[in-house]
Amino acid sequence: MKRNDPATTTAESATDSAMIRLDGVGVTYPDGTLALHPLDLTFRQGEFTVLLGLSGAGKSTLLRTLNQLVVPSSGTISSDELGVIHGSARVRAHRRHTAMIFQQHQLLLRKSALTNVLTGRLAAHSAWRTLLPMPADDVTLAYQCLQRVGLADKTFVRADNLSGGQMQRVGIARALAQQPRVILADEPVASLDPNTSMQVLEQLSRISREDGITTIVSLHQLELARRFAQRVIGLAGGRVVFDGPPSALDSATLDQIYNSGKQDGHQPDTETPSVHQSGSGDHEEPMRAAV
Ligand SMILES: Nc1ncnc2c1ncn2[C@@H]1O[C@H](COP(=O)(O)OP(=O)(O)OP(=O)(O)O)[C@@H](O)[C@H]1O
Repeated sequence: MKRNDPATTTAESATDSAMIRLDGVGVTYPDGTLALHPLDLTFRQGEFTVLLGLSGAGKSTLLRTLNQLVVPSSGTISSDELGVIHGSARVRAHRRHTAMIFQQHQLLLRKSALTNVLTGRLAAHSAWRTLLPMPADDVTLAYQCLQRVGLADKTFVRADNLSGGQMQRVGIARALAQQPRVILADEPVASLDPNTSMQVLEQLSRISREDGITTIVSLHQLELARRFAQRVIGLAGGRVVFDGPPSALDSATLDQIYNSGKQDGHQPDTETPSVHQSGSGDHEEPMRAAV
């Protein structure tokens, strides 16, 4: 996998090696909500996976559990690099190479695109080092990441002067600056119009493919899942009800995903992206699930 050269263009396909494995991972929140029934899942290197499901199906919980922002109530998460991820040192190491892209991009609005992308480098340095100006290598890397998402000309433009799609592309560049092995994207196009959604996902899937980054994206738009996913995981009521290629998404499986776990009447969006407000927020503090 090419992690150190953001300008690389060599295509790599998913391999059989397990990048992340969940064994019996379940999540019950402290208020007693059972968000994920114990599940076993393997994510292979370079695979582009889309999570589908109704609102409340458990997509965000699964993404946050993969990054241990939500600590599972049961089971273990392991990576090929670290083995079972437990203890603060391994969790930190795991998060260093696991980038997140948020629905509301979480940019520093008064800062330039470049400064925002540079924040993706912070975890690579010790706390005292971050008090000093960022090293020239990091600035070069951040600029290359902006180039890769087609925003070199916006390098010094403040984030609040960018369009929604451009902001999300800065979010992708920031994730890339982290030189991630894994990207987790929680409804990254929920606030964007259909054309912009398509462009943002095209960029994300192209870059993930070029760099062999394992990418897991939650979406509410079935058509976008069909177009970009190599693998779709359908969740309903906190259970995996489908796991396969998008070509296998027939009406029976869609019925399982969108009807078997029906909780609040939300329907899949097959035409235009829904402006969907997640109830889970984008806080980055770990949430300990009930044990
Ligand atoms: N911090 C929390 N505390 C308690 N319950 C929660 C918490 N976060 C999520 N839940 C509940 O867990 C279940 C799964 O929620 P989750 O946000 O993972 O679903 P989702 O599929 O991502 O939904 P959406 O598409 O609306 O973002 C829901 O019943 C939700 O209300």
